[in-house]
Amino acid sequence: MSRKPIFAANWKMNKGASETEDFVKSFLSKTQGMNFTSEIVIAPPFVSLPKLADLLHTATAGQNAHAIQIAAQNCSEYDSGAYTGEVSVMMLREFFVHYVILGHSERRSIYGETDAKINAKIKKAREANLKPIFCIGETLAEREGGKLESVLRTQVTQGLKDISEKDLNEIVIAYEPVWAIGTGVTATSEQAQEAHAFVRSLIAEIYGPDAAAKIRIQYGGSVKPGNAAELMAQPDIDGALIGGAALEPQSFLDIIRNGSAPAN
Ligand SMILES: O=C(CO)COP(=O)(O)O
Repeated sequence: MSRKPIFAANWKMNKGASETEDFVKSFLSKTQGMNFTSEIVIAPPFVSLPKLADLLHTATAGQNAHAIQIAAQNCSEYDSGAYTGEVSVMMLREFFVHYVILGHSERRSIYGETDAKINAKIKKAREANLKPIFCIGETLAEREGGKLESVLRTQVTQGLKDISEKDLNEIVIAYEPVWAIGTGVTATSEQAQEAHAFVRSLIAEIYGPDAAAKIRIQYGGSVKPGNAAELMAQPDIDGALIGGAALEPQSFLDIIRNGSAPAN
């Protein structure tokens, strides 16, 4: 089963509209004439989505521009109404948003998002035909306490509760060990592969072997141009969710190139 790798830039709370424009112009000029064998996604802050949509999805955008998909970093679990500060899935759709990052460890730990809330957001995203990038991962204390598998099992089973196999096929899982995020400490390729294989086995348990073979599982946590190739060579790693190293066009591009099969 061949799975198309997916490389997504999670800019977090970085880059307003003008910095977004600078990045995209530079990225597109560097990639002119290139054929990508992987899917490329950029997740800017909400306020930069209109600019990104203009740059990538207007009639005048170049060929490579259309190859880049847009993601949001969050969405509301509600449709509309009195939810101050929230953004709905239908609002995201207006800006050609295809993916939405849900369950990121920063949302879980800083904003108190529970597995139940993440599950509700995944369902709402699917109602609007958005593709969730569903993040899971353990803390260092959990790993050292021998709880890696139980934490991942809870996050996967609760996060995907009552999600149909049809919807699962539109979901990407991102395994991001919390201790590797923004720390410069990457999971070794063996540690990452082991966790990815376990997550895939969980999907097989719940949905069966076909769904497990199809689902893409990205790795996230201090991915850099220098470690992308080794991580992506692992059989169960299908791309990366990249924070710091995706803030520079050259570094994001180097990760994609080093981590992708050559185009023929
Ligand atoms: O959280 C991440 C992506 O969602 C990873 O961030 P870093 O690549 O900066 O470690």
